[in-house]
Amino acid sequence: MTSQLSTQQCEACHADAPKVSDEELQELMSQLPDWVPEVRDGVMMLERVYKFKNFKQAWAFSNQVAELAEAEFHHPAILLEWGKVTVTWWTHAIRGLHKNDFICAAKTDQLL
Ligand SMILES: C[C@H](O)[C@H](O)[C@H]1CNC2=NC(N)=NC(=O)C2=N1
Repeated sequence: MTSQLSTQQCEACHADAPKVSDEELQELMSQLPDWVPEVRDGVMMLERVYKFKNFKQAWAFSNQVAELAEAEFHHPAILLEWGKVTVTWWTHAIRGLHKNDFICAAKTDQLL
């Protein structure tokens, strides 16, 4: 099912774009078993921690995520640490989760 999400394209999102509903959230999360919803400062986000053997591999992956973000013009938070990359997706314009965030999370998993 994730392949379905990862083959979709992000749409340009604007301030009055719809947040995902609770039902959509449940359905979409079931397609992204390695991701967790987090709420920070009232903003719901999707987050996954990727583990690597060293800093260089983590760094290379974080660069791929950055390329993906530019290609989709939808940008995550990327925390790069030794052997770890934490990727967090949310939509700034609506201070919450949009379908785009799930598409980008699925595309992020495809980078591995
Ligand atoms: C100006 C505004 O930041 C842009 O339209 C895009 C850039 N990338 C973005 N990325 C994310 N995650 N959310 C946005 O609302 C967003 N907006």
